[in-house]
Amino acid sequence: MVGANPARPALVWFRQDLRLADNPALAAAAASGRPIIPVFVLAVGDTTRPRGAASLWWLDKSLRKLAESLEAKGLRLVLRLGDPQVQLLSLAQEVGAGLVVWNRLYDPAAVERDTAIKRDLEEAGVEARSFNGALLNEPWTVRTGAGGPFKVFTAYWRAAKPMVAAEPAPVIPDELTGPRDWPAGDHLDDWRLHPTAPDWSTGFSDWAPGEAGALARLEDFLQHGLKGYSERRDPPARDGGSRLSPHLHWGEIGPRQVWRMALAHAASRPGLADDLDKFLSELGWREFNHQLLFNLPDLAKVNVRPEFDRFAWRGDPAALAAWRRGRTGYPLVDAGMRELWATGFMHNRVRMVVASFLVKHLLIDWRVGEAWFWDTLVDADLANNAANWQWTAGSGADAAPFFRIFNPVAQGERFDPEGAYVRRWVPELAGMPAGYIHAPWTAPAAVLAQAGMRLGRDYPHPIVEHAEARARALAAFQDLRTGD
Ligand SMILES: Cc1cc2nc3c(=O)[nH]c(=O)nc-3n(C[C@H](O)[C@H](O)[C@H](O)COP(=O)(O)OP(=O)(O)OC[C@H]3O[C@@H](n4cnc5c(N)ncnc54)[C@H](O)[C@@H]3O)c2cc1C
Repeated sequence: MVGANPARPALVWFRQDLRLADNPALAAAAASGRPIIPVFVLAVGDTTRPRGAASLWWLDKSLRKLAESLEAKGLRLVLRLGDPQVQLLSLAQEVGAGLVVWNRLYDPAAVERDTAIKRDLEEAGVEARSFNGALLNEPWTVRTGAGGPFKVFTAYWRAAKPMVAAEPAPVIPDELTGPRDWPAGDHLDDWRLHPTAPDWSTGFSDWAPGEAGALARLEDFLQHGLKGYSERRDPPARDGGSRLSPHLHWGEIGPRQVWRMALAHAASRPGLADDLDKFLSELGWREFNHQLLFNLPDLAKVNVRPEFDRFAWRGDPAALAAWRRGRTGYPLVDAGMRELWATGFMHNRVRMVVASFLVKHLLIDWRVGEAWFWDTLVDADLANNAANWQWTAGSGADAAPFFRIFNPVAQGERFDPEGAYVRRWVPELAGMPAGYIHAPWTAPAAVLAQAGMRLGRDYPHPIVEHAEARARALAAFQDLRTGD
């Protein structure tokens, strides 16, 4: 066996698994009996997609927490910057590593890069092993009867759910042994991942990146949020989701931990079966999207339905700027876009509404919206973001049909009936009565005056008229179908 001398250290390459518990790669390194060197490489100059600014904000805090937890166990987190293929091999050679372990990623660029790294390491006489720490089921394990990947969620989840293994979490010893001499690494502060001049992240303070924050978030959700989740997840003012998405993205908690703890909690309290089922199915969407990306490498760039390649998207810089800044004149859309900018997050229902608005009301290419989300979301995730944008646009697998066009006013009236969400994020509308808050342009002059509002001055007129925009979108879709 290559590298069998146990004195040669094991590198644990952390990526989107920034945790110690339930971390199969770390457990394998510990079980090898080798001195352990944890390493994180900030990827620059490789083929994977550069991170957005909000992701980097999160990463900064999460790495600090990871370094603290590793230190408490007797280890140091070594930081390197550059192409992981170059950095990992040179670090392995520098410390004379006998083993390199990591938890797998599933986006095709990462798969290709990691395969090359494995090959390089093995050629250099270093054993390389990878594990599943990120998914309930790996993409290639869930197949249709014909042996292909699933394209429809319900069928996928019917097959995948029973396959989730109930195996116990791998054990990580209380103390871990590092090498006598530690290799040099970068200082996190030098990476300048936290924004300055300006610091746009002051509204991000509710987040607690890191493993302890993730666990606390899950425990709080199970105690107070699971009961009634199915109904409470839709109204944006009630914040009925778990808000685990950035923690799951960075692997500060693994989906199997979430799965096990949710099941154990529901078993201890009666009446949670339906809510549990709904919550687990959301984890199922995460799985479904990861297997889509695994099988469709260009999911973030190319329409799953090729007929959408002919779609006549509009370039409209003014409308795009209004959408990004939350100044479209549609209160629910604007509230969502401002929540996103202020906190790095947006409620799921509102994500669907703003995405539909961009694609269908403004006829702007879904890839433009996907890129904005990629930069501004703390949970920006290649699989989930691309798949959900394609879902909303109608160009994706198992997508919402294009002709189903969300009416942002009706969505607001249904899911934010008192206007609490809009009042919070669009304070200039705070004085509007609930009956007009989602369509302030319909309010009589006296109502606007009483609310201290002048449309066009304090808050914009709608940048498009809903019925006209809807008709225009349907016509564009018709052209697509008839090939005009
Ligand atoms: C246009 C658009 C873009 C999106 N971009 C992202 C993204 O970049 N990253 C991301 O994690 N989610 C994305 N989502 C999915 C969803 O909005 C978020 O996962 C969810 O809002 C996170 O909140 P939560 O943790 O409270 O979810 P909960 O309701 O508590 O769900 C639990 C977990 O299930 C997963 N999940 C829930 N809904 C979905 C979904 N529709 N698709 C995939 N996984 C889901 C998440 O990991 C989430 O943390 C997007 C949705 C839309 C419509």
